[in-house]
Amino acid sequence: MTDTPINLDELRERIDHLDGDILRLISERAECAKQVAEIKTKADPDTVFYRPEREAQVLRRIMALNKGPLDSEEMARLFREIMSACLALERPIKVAYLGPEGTFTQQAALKHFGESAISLPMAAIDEVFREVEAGAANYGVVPVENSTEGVVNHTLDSFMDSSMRICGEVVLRIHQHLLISHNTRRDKVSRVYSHPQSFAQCRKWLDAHFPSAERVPVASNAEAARLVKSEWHSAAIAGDMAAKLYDLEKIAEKIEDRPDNSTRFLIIGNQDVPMSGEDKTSIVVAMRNQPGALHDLLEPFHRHQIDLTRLETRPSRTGVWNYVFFIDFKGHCEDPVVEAVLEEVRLRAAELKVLGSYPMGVL
Ligand SMILES: O=C(O)C(=O)C[C@]1(C(=O)O)C=C[C@@H](O)C=C1
Repeated sequence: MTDTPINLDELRERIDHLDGDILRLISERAECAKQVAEIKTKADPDTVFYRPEREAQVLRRIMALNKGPLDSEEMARLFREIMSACLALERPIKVAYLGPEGTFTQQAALKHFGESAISLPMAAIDEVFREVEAGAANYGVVPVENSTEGVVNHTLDSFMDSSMRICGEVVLRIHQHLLISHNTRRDKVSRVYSHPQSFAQCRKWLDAHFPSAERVPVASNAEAARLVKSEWHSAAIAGDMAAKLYDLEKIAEKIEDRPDNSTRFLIIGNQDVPMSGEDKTSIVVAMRNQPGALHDLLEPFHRHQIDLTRLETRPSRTGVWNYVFFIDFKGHCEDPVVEAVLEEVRLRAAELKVLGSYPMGVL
């Protein structure tokens, strides 16, 4: 900016002018995306249009270039929506998520793919897997771990039986609120509905503020929000999306016991994602039931200085899979060091499956 405007009219004139520029530039960008789609289709009629590694690079670059006054996350969110619209112009994509509408998983799906993706609620985690496997949705979004409550076992178990690949991750800060409907008597709340995970995340707060209210676990926080709509003595614990969807009032905000409460979600699909520069890999390994098995498994990672970010054990469901470990680590399976480690692990394991290499969550 060269000269400093002095009054409201001048400032608004400048904003109109800038909006015109932004509009022109977004349209030019969208034209480029259309041409990208033509090139992709010419190269391969069965091409995939969504490119997670490229999207992660675009967002990281924007965050690095940003000099304010908007903060980098906010700026990246705006670009997230621009890219989402550009992708929809290339080919609209369908995303199945663990529903119903108004869940944190839907919020994660929108955060990752933007508002232009078509989101389809599913009743259970294995339905999300099936929908993507059957090709009815291009991608799926499922929760995998919460910082307070730990791992989501259904998701890990679904990977054991599935050929789905992990194409991305998204981490969502989870804020829980106590919600009531417009006809709830706030001094007479005797029952609280929520998902068991959400109850666990707000246990201390509930003990302190509603020690004698009945706690009724339901299948999702969105379902909890739906139920309080018609009950004058009930409240629900749920997030912003459910509050908005069912037009509920927040009587207490951010009631989660831990301020850093967050949930990690995985994006599942059928594609192998190239390197983005900052990637993670997820594997599942079966070890034989013998002393030192876990040490043998982890030793190559330690020797090659590969950073493990998560290690979970699940009971095996067949004789071969005595111990089943889910491991996440930093790096991409096309990186030669990671390739060497995986080769060593493969020799020591009864079975090894790479679930996918994918960009580390950006937003
Ligand atoms: O670069 C591409 O492959 C594009 O299709 C363009 C674009 C974008 O808008 O920047 C859109 C969708 C892809 O998922 C990645 C990026």
